[in-house]
Amino acid sequence: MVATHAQHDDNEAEHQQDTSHAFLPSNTDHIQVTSSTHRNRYLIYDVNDSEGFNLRRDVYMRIANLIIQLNQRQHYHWTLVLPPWKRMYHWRSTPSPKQFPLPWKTFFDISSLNKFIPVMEYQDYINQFGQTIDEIIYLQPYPDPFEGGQFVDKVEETNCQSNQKYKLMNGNYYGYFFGLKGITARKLRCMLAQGMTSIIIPKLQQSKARLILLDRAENLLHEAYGQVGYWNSRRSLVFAKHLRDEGNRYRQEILNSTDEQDHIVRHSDWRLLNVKKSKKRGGNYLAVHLRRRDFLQGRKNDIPSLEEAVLQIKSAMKKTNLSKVFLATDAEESGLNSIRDQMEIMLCYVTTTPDRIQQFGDGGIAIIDQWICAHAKYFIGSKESTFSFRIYEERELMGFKSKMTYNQLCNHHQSNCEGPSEWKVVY
Ligand SMILES: C[C@@H]1O[C@H](OP(=O)(O)OP(=O)(O)OC[C@H]2O[C@@H](n3cnc4c(=O)[nH]c(N)nc43)[C@H](O)[C@@H]2O)[C@@H](O)[C@H](O)[C@@H]1O
Repeated sequence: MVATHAQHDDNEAEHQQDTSHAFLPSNTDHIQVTSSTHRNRYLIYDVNDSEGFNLRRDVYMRIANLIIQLNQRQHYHWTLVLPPWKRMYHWRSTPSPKQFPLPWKTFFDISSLNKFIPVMEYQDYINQFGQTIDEIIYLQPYPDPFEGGQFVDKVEETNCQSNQKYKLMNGNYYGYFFGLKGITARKLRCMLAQGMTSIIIPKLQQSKARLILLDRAENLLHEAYGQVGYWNSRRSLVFAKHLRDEGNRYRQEILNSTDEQDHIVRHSDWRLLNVKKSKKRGGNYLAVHLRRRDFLQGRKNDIPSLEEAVLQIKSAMKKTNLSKVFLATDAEESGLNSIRDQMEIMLCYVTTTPDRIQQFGDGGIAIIDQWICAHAKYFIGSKESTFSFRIYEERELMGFKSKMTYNQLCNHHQSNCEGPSEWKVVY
């Protein structure tokens, strides 16, 4: 079922008329709910602090499909409240912390999200219903996920770990709620959980809370990885127009790449786009995502030295006959300069337009980098980087031939340097 914007608006209108049932604080657990009662419920989620932007996009997809499953059960109408973006560890240059937290419209097209599930920004929820979260469900991993030699999907109520982030004071829970001031929660339940998103459905349905915060949601896995729901949620994650426009401006002005020339097919509604693969697609440049920074420590056996990277890029240029290279990287300036010295034509988005950091922020620049990489004739990613994974997906959706997409830089320790596995879109 695809929930449309119009359906969502209708439900909101209905909700506003039906105020007698709307507010159910969590201390009214005794209220009996029958299957014929129609009420609007709201879910927001949070993720382990250290997770980066592109893993968070994957968690969004899991929770979006959870909303689909909840709404299929028809007891309630669930809306996903979009968790504001806090300042990420990787976003180093964004000048003012005052900008945070950021709404989802900073990065994504809200009307496209709404074509998959009903969503709303958290600020809009607060404006309508106030700042209180009725209930937090905090997920904790099982100490031994393979107890008895097998990984089994399961969930159970448990005591909250002492280091868990919410503290009870004067009857309310305080903690870090997306960096927003003045938010408190009425109730906290901790659960051991492992498995697919559906394990949490009974717990959500049992609760009478209007807004539930599902924290450490990354503990829940995709219900049907790689299947149609997975891809529909992925397709609905359309970047915000101002970022797409900026990426297109750069493509046109600097790389002489336009949709028309590059055989890129677009549709304003992602549900209507289903293109065949074609070798004609892509701008006349080779794009590389070269991941550095924390990968230099955490994944040093997966990434090449700068010298190795240059050799691999040059070899790909020769193979593809492409002479222009677009490099997306989080490398330090010194590393970038050393690569630039060894390449004839190498272009980077940020270094050519430093004032843009001010305009789009680190998160926006990262998306513009991804967008430009996604439109190149040939792409090479970094092994195990979710930043690269999202570019592979974007290209898959645009109909690039697999061999022009699924390539990755290698470390000389790796005995084989094959590309990542291919993901086929399911419509
Ligand atoms: C090992 C794990 O790797 C995960 O990273 P990984 O999957 O690459 O990908 P992300 O989770 O997105 O985190 C990397 C972040 O670094 C920045 N970044 C990386 N590459 C580029 C680039 O080419 N251009 C620009 N503009 N920005 C870049 C960007 O903010 C991006 O969201 C981390 O999130 C986890 O914390 C952990 O370290």
